[in-house]
Amino acid sequence: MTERTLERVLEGETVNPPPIWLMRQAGRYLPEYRALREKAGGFLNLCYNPDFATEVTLQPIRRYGFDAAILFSDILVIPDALKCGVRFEKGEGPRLDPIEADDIGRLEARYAAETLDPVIEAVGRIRERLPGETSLLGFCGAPWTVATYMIAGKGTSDQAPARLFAYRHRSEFLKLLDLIADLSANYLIRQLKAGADAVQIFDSWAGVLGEEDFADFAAGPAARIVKTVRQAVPGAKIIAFAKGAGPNLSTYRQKTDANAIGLDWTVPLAIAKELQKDGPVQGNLDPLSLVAGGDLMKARARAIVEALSDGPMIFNLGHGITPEVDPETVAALVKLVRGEK
Ligand SMILES: Cc1c2[nH]c(c1CCC(=O)O)Cc1[nH]c(c(CCC(=O)O)c1C)Cc1[nH]c(c(CCC(=O)O)c1C)Cc1[nH]c(c(C)c1CCC(=O)O)C2
Repeated sequence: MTERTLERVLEGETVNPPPIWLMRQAGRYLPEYRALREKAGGFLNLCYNPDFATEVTLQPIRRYGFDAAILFSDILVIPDALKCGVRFEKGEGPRLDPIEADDIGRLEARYAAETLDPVIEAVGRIRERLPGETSLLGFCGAPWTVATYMIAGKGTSDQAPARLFAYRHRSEFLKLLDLIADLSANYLIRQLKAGADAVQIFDSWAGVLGEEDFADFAAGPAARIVKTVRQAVPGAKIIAFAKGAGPNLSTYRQKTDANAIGLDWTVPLAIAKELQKDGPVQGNLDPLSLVAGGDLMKARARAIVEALSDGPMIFNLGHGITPEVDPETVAALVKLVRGEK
């Protein structure tokens, strides 16, 4: 039986105080991350160098002793392995060479699985170096979110290019989602076999989808990933995070059969409590409350712990931490969640 708190919660146990980790916990708010990024000379160099990726993953664990480390990588390594020309320019978001409907049939032949070898190597090294009580999380992007970047070639505010593409070329689009789902499932299987204790699927753009599209583009592909992963790794523990899924969250849990669902900060705590009756939940502090800090942050964090800690919960943000956050505020949050003075 595992003693690690995050894994116990994923098995349905209520643990007090709840385990805590933060999405994007390794990142630009940490001076030690910024220094290493400078040295590596680019974000993808960090991701594909096992020494750098290991070091960056461990940085927030040393500082805060989070209950889980999350592998340092990015969801766009899958399109990168598909030779979509992924690049990260400073001060801009990611850029890719946009794909057209005609490209989709030819994508799979371009896939270079070995692109991901250094990431898998990092997973093994990280697990060896982590304290025994700390879980290691692997992750991938959900097919819908990854596809939005592949189609637009960049992030957009409402994913209009991908939504329109899906309306115009539905069958090709569904093929694209299946392809990303299968490559992502294999990627997660490799991470789990290399030492990841659980994995998270990030669907950051699920919130722009209408009912039918949510079922076909978000819930369906996530369910496909979960099923494929569990066939290869029986009992694999999986967190599914569909940001902005709101009223779709209950069916998302049922359809995906994930061990836990992630909640963003717009999910009311009364609804989070209802969702928790069906299984573990993770979330859901507004990342901006960490920027505001002080009593506001404490009150909001306390409300989440009070509402959800009599059931299985993992404390987290409702989305990734932002660069403006003062590292001391994160220390204060961890203390508060753990009930330490
Ligand atoms: C949509 C998405 C991406 N990447 C990711 C998502 C899903 C979650 C989310 O919505 O935040 C996931 C991700 N990206 C990163 C991680 C590492 C692990 C962690 O600490 O959580 C994880 C889990 C590192 C990163 N990924 C990125 C950075 C910043 C790179 C830098 O140092 O400049 C980090 C630390 C770059 C990235 N990568 C991506 C974008 C849109 C950007 C630019 C935005 C930004 O600059 O914050 C794609």
